[in-house]
Amino acid sequence: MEGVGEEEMEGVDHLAHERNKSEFDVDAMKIVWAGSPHAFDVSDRISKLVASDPGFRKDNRSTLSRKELFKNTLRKAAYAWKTIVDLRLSEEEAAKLRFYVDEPAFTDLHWGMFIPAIKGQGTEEQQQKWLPLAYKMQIIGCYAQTELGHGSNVQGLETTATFDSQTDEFIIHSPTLTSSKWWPGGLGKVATHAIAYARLIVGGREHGVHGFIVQLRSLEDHSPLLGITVGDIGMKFGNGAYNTMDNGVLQFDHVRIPRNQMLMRVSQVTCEGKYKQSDVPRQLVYGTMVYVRQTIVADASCALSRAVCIATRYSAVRRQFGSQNGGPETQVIDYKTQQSRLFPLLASAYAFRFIGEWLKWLYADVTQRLQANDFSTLPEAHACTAGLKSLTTTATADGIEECRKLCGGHGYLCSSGLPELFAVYVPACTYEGDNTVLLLQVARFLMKTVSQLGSRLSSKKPVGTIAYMTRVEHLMQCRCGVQRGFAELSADLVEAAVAHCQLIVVSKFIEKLQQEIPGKGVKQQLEVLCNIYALFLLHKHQGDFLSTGCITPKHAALANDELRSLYSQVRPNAIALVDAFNYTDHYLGSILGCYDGNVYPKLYEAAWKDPLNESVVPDGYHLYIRPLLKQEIRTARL
Ligand SMILES: CCCCCCCCCC/C=C\CCCCCCCC(=O)SCCNC(=O)CCNC(=O)[C@H](O)C(C)(C)COP(=O)(O)OP(=O)(O)OC[C@H]1O[C@@H](n2cnc3c(N)ncnc32)[C@H](O)[C@@H]1OP(=O)(O)O
Ligand SMILES: Cc1cc2nc3c(=O)[nH]c(=O)nc-3n(C[C@H](O)[C@H](O)[C@H](O)COP(=O)(O)OP(=O)(O)OC[C@H]3O[C@@H](n4cnc5c(N)ncnc54)[C@H](O)[C@@H]3O)c2cc1C
Repeated sequence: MEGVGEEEMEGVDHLAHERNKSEFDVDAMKIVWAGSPHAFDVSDRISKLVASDPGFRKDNRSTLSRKELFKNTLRKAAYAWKTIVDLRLSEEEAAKLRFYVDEPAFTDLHWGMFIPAIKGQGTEEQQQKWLPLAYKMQIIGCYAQTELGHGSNVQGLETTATFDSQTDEFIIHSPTLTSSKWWPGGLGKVATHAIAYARLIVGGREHGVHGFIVQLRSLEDHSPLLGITVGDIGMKFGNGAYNTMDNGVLQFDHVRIPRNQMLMRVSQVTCEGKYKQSDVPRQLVYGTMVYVRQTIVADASCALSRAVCIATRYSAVRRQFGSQNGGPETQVIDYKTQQSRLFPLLASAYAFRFIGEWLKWLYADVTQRLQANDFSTLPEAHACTAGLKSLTTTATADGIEECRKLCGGHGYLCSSGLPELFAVYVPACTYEGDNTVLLLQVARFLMKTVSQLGSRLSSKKPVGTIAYMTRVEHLMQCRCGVQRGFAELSADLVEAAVAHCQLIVVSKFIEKLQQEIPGKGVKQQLEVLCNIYALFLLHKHQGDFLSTGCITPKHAALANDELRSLYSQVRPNAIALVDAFNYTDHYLGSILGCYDGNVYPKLYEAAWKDPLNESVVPDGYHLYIRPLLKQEIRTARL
């Protein structure tokens, strides 16, 4: 192109100079981020498969109407399924393909909640009947728990399931407007079946909330079955974004289902109408939520790392001020303020990756124990999944917004990928448990632990976390010491719960570094990131740390000095650390974050593709603007 300088040429890696600064083996770090060589191979292969297939394009989402957007989502879901079947992808590869298609859709709830609910709360017989249908997608399921009037308070749900011993059936009914099921993903237009949560009534006696498999739509013509009123709840936050998902409303009008469609692993109803509670904690009925919360923590590291990748690459590309003698302006990534905002988020992305790995292990461990009727770690598993889901999603949502701001004006363009990422991500602070409600569960767990163990919450933490542990104990003692009710102290206890979760993240990051980590300079980089994560939080919450007396003002000042030094150590490695996420440009969906850093020509080119630029003179000019411009110039009384 005429006048195109070297800095704007296509096919040139405009970040090569940054990549050459790296002080560690990026390929080895890619394996660490993926979790194993096998996991890296699957991710790398599937992400490239999706990126290279025009059937999975997503750059037009923000210009489609809700109906066009949704139809396109259905097309993609069907195309993804055909790809999975044609290529005979494994369950792991199929899950990765749905991940890289990167579009909230009914399939998330079918695979992410409907199937896990049957696996976790169904009997062997129920699993044998329903899982094969679900795995072959011969039925499409959703998880219908939340109602118009209740979401957090599961025990407040109003839908009823009344046993009719005459016909050996349950009658599922929505007695009030507020008992309408409201929010379940996939429910609005697609799901043929639901796991519906309802108050069990047997012989006139209530037995709390249980799960029931209910068919909603005909498998012949998709019409709602008798007694079923179902639809979409309407547009949600942002364009595109989560509007690819049909979150639905559902009312039952005395819908009859066979008795064997109550999920009966935890408790049973016999044909004689006898309710039997297994000798397992009733909270196992909440098991699916625990499972999803631990997956949401892994999701957080993915979403945050995407935003950080975009902001880091663009911060290396963007130059502003600082030109010496007509030379190039300063890269904004070299400003200390930019580093102090960006690098803690980079460290958090890695920290959440590793806590997600640990939580996956904890969940697998508690699941194995449950099979042996060992419930000893269930309270800790609930507290950890609830608390870490809350901590990581809040930090990630805030982090994505910070990354948008780190990109200046261009971060506000849809083509930056950040507005869409934010809009899709933020409900994670609410779904699967409102973050405050979940922290209250952690606070309750801590209160019980303190009362059982006395002051020390746990001595099983690495030395480097003593300050963090003392902070939690102090925050708890300050609250538990005074004789005021839980409700009165709840805002303070939530702070202690956050501190407890931050302690877990820091200690698991330190434990990760005690493992064998291959690759030149890889462990050193992770140590820098771990120290940044820990010292950034210490700096942010230094009031807590100082008030506990476990650090002095001098320590706080030294920590701040060390942070600045650590930022300088990360700086030459920043681009390589985000390259290690191994995201394709397709998955990132961001011009600012494109791998080659050739941002300006791409931004300029993308602008002209906007539908508004299809005509030089906009629709409406002749009707509204021309008359305005041509009106008589009246003698102004202004
Ligand atoms: C551009 C691309 C961006 C990409 C970004 C990625 C984002 C992903 C996008 C993809 C799209 C979709 C994927 C995500 C899909 C998510 C869908 C969300 C689905 C839902 O929201 S489902 C509904 C979720 N609902 C909830 O979570 C409800 C929350 N409420 C509760 O859990 C409970 O009501 C409660 C708050 C825990 C209270 O329960 P209850 O009143 O019964 O109990 P108590 O508080 O009295 O406690 C009694 C006792 O029981 C213990 N306990 C409570 N819960 C549990 C549990 N789950 N497990 C074990 N034990 C539990 C509690 O500790 C008490 O014990 P104690 O008596 O103290 O010993
Ligand atoms: C995008 C999206 C997808 C969803 N998908 C599904 C799905 O597939 N299936 C499904 O069943 N549900 C789904 N949900 C519903 C979701 O699970 C609930 O919205 C969530 O559990 C929060 O409950 P709520 O809406 O009742 O919030 P509320 O509890 O009404 O929260 C409102 C405010 O009250 C506060 N609050 C509530 N209780 C307390 C308390 N005891 N103490 C202090 N403060 C309190 C909360 O902190 C919050 O600030 C989805 C929601 C969204 C946004």
